[in-house]
Amino acid sequence: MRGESRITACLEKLRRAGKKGLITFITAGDPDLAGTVVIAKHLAAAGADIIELGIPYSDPLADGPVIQQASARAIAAGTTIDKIFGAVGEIRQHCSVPIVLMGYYNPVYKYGVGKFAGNAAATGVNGLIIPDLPHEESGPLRREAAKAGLDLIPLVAPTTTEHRLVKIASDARGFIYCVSVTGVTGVREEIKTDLAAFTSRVRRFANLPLAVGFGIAGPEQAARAAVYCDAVVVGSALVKIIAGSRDAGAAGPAAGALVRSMKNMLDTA
Ligand SMILES: O=P(O)(O)OC[C@@H](O)[C@@H](O)c1c[nH]c2ccccc12
Repeated sequence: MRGESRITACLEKLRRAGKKGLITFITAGDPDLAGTVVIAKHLAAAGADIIELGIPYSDPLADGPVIQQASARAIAAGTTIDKIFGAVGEIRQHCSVPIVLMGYYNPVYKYGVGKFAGNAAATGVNGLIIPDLPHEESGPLRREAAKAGLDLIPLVAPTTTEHRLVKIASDARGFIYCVSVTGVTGVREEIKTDLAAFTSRVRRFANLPLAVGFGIAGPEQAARAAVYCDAVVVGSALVKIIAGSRDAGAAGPAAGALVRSMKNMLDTA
């Protein structure tokens, strides 16, 4: 038996307090890894409940242009998996916020699934999101993640069939990431999916917290989505702020301000 994970403890604490969580995504290594450490500290200080760090990849098929470009900048800055683990270790020295790595399977597979899970856990990572790893093929990574004490967090979409939901939910750890749209990451005017129907369908099969992400960029959208779930995810809106900032020293406070405004709205909605 493994103990309660840092992610589970965090979401359980929020639930008991009657609060909704805010999960903040940035691409690791954009503008560079020293910058990622600085920005992550600002996100945590501003109230982010979980920090999701993206491992940059050349073919990020679930990502829209904003995160694609962030990936390209991070790769050009020389970001590697081992250097990301180093940055996670530095963030860990300053804050206890749960950290989730989001990465495509190819780099993880090349690195070595067991070594990846072991090193990730050793540096302070708490969970993994691998968007292009179908549940049917997730066994090897799931076993290594469990051994290392990492939560392998699955994605489900409005189009996920009940047959697959049953299996995905029974193997899920930490939380279930409900993708609000059948599309890629990115800021959207409006989420047209019926989130009430989608999340209640997922809840029929899952006894875990649900996070909703894709297209949530500000306080109002966050509050609207949070009605149906336990936590919301913001990514592209933060990555845009970073891209538009002079450097990480300027990006940190600006990203922190967005997080604070979203967290305030979630706390008062
Ligand atoms: O960027 P958005 O639309 O705010 O969505 C969150 C998202 O950035 C983050 O969770 C994420 C970035 N890349 C991903 C790939 C797959 C799943 C999730 C992600």
